[in-house]
Amino acid sequence: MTIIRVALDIPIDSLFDYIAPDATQLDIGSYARVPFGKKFMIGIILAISDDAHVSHDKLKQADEILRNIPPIPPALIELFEFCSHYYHYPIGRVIMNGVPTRLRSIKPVPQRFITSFLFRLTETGYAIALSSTPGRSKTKHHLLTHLKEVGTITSKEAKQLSQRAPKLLQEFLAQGWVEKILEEPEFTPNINASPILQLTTEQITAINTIQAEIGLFNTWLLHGITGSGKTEVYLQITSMLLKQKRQVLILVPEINLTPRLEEIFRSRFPNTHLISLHSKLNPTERMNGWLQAQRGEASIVLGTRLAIFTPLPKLGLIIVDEEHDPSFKQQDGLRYSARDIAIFRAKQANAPILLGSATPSLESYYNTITGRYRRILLRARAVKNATLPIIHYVNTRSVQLKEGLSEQLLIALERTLTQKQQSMVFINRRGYAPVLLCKSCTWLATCSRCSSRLVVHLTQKNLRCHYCGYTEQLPPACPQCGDQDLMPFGHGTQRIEAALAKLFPHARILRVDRDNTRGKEAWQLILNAIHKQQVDILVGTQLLAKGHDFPNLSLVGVLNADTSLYSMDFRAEERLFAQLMQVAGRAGRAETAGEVLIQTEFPNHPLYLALQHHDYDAYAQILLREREITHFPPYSHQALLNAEAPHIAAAIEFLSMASKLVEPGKQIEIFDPVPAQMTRLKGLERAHLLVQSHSRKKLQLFLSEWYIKLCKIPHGKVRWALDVDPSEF
Ligand SMILES: Nc1ncnc2c1ncn2[C@@H]1O[C@H](COP(=O)(O)OP(=O)(O)OP(=O)(O)O)[C@@H](O)[C@H]1O
Ligand SMILES: [Zn+2]
Repeated sequence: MTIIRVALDIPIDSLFDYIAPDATQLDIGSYARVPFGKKFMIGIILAISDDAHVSHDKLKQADEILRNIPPIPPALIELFEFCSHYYHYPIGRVIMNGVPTRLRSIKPVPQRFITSFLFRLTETGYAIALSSTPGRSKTKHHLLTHLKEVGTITSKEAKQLSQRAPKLLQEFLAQGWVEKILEEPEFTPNINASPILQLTTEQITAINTIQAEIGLFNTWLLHGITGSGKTEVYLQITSMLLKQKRQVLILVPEINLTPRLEEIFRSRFPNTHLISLHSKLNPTERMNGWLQAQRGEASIVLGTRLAIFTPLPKLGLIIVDEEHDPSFKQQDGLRYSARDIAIFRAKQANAPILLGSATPSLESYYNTITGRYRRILLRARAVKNATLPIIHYVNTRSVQLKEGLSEQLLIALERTLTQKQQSMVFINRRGYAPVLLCKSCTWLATCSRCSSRLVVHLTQKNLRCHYCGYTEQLPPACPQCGDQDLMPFGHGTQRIEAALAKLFPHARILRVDRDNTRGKEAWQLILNAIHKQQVDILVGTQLLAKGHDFPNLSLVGVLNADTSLYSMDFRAEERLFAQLMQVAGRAGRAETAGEVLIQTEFPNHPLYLALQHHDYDAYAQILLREREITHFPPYSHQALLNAEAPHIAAAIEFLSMASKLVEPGKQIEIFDPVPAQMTRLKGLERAHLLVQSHSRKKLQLFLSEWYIKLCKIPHGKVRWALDVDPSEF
């Protein structure tokens, strides 16, 4: 009896057996529709066997193997299996996290999506005289003329020709005038499109270094200061691989960074098929992108973290831009790091991988010290005469602030306005004010479902929880004592925007945060406005700090930066440093010199001192020493067991029980369970347990054994999840 072993989107780490008499080894990787419980599901066949792992009377028959959909290639299956082992997550869930929803749906996929066919005129077709098509059939005449001129036509082109054309094509097909052929991947990239710019010597060195080993797996850390022209290096290396007819995968941390990069790559490689994959595509678009990549039609795939799972049979290069960005790590479900998986993938394809950043993650930086990665430095800005901005601090302990803004910053803003340059005020907090406070009884507006305060949004006159989305009307009076004197406390982007509008009535001010950038269109409009100099002052959150190139921006003001210095997370300082270096790096990217004013209570903190000297290495060394002493990554490897329950006690109890399941062995350190920093979230209380080891291998061995036991213990109302290489606590 032939059995197919199928991975399904079920939280059980095993395959499911079905009878499939016609299955062969060729079906591995294929999609199969199988009964599960009372419904049908789509799964992926991972093995064919003669014998089932369950008793024969329980076996069901597979409904259908969907051979019309191209099977998942072996390399991708291997990648999924690696993820399942490494992150200790059920294989079916791993696969279904990567495969587009449309392909996972039991609704059949119309053939026209799966294969792109061309209709080619046959010899019989050529022989048909145009005059023989009756005069009244204009479309027929038209279609035949077109075919005689060009030779082929796609259904899409036919549709553009006339609504009736696709139907006519079917008639032509029946008559043998045309034949259906598989569309050949279009591989005529205009790879000679050269830069208008003259490369800097550093860029040339970087390109030559990588080129010397272009056909080999290597992890290159392209460590180039902000504005050093890393994009140009990406373009040049990409062009080399395109010439070799290989596919290039480019990962960016934020969907907002895709349009601009897409534009740059499209204009450099105008005839190259480029697809952009991110979470805002509709299911059909995403499926199309996936299939085009799998067929090798798409030569450049640009996307956010989920694009790492795209099938790329001719993969020749991976670029991870802003590699330090925490967004590459998924925080729920399969908690993978797209950057780390990208390295596995590059190795698998024996292709180079470029990790680019002005502020590499400490892990990557450390890997260049140990020699696992190779660092290439770009120390100067690319634009001639452009320099890094001058950074000043305003000690907020010794000056009066006006609506959160210091006199120095206001003067600098005024000056920049007069010079007709752009400014940016960075405050990493959206909304109007982070706290609503009753002055008489000290009542604070808090979220009932999360351990968080409700943020005042004055434009919509409501209070919102930024963690769970809970929203309520602004109360007219204090719900506790009835006093009407409720005061918004602290500053958010909306409040700063309002204050600046009052102070600079003639300035054109644009706020940029998550509240007004939903949708790709919104971003495009904002970016256009900035580039066309229709904005004088930008007020924004970290959304603005990442990777954007605004040539006319010469002043950056930073408010409320210190908050991260109090954080419990051992990565908080690393993140703050990177973030400030990135924000500062938006200033003075072209000829006009840039200036950065940071308002802080601790201007002498080592972080701020290193920042002032733009000295990434110095600060990275300080952080590394701390990590070494405290045995934190990169000097150890970690996993976090997260538990959540209606009450914290249950979560802690579960974790205590879990910690005793396996004898940890000498090289594994298990910490006590502790409540998470954000203890309540969306109505559940959360705790976690940290496990670490200096040996990744030892940690993995422990986790494998532990995971099997964890799956077996009764957990009642507790929900748990394992997070390998956690990035947030
Ligand atoms: N060789 C060059 N000559 C002149 N200008 C250049 C050159 N290379 C790049 N540039 C320009 O320098 C600016 C900065 O380049 P790019 O955006 O690639 O920087 P980056 O290294 O990615 O910086 P960041 O990390 O801040 O995003 C761009 O406007 C780009 O057009
Ligand atoms: Zn909440």
